[in-house]
Amino acid sequence: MTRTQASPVRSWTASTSVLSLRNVDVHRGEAHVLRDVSFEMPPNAVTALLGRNGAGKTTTLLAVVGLLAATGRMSMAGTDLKPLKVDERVRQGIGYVPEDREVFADLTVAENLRLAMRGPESQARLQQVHKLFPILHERAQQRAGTLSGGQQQMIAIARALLNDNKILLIDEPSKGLAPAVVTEVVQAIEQVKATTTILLVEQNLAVAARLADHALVLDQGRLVYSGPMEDFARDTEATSRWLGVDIRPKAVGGRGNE
Ligand SMILES: Nc1ncnc2c1ncn2[C@@H]1O[C@H](COP(=O)(O)OP(=O)(O)OP(=O)(O)O)[C@@H](O)[C@H]1O
Repeated sequence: MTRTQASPVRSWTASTSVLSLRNVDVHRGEAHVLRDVSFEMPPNAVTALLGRNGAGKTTTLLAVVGLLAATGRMSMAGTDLKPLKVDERVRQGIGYVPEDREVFADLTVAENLRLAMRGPESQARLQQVHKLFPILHERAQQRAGTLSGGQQQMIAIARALLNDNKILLIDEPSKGLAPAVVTEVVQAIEQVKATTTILLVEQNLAVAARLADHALVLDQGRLVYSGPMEDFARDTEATSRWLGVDIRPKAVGGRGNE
């Protein structure tokens, strides 16, 4: 297939989408970074946000969280996000796992998690998080800075899971990790995706192909593809043109993408 034109996503409608962006523009200083970006994200699925360095992926997440000003329309599960400040958006159910993980290195694992707990339901969720990531229970009293990069990534994801989020925004979870650790993180996100709607920024096409159901591709701030992840990953012309990737994605952690 060669479906590199941004196409409206036809398999769901705005009324069923968890996150909806319509004609969104973002400027950062002098730079016009996002240009007329529109997409819908269906519930209970992983949508990968792909593109070359500087395409505007992180900017999209920051605009959704409210850390960058945007024009256009943005709503989550029918709620208009535009008038809401960052803390109000978080309370509405946006969980954000930033690229640099922002784990407090000098605090223990347990303290890192405790800081993220917002309501009474977080305590019950902590037990679920410990089931999902047993290592965080085993290492609860260890300083977070002494954990591996993958385990620190698990803390970052776990913090977002401690609250009742409608959507998780995860920025480049595999970045800077050794292949074996990437597999560990991918397996963790695979468990999370069973119950959560995720917008995943990912440079590693193999990781995106394994985790995502849908793909959104940005090129210089414009959406150039919107459709099934599987179709995009198979389209060598599209992956070469929009990502600079010339080969079919290799399997991650023993599962093929053929
Ligand atoms: N603080 C900033 N001030 C001004 N422009 C910025 C700032 N941060 C990023 N930009 C610009 O915004 C554009 C998009 O950056 P963004 O970080 O969203 O890209 P990205 O697709 O996430 O890239 P990467 O994969 O490299 O993280 C880039 O051209 C970048 O130079």
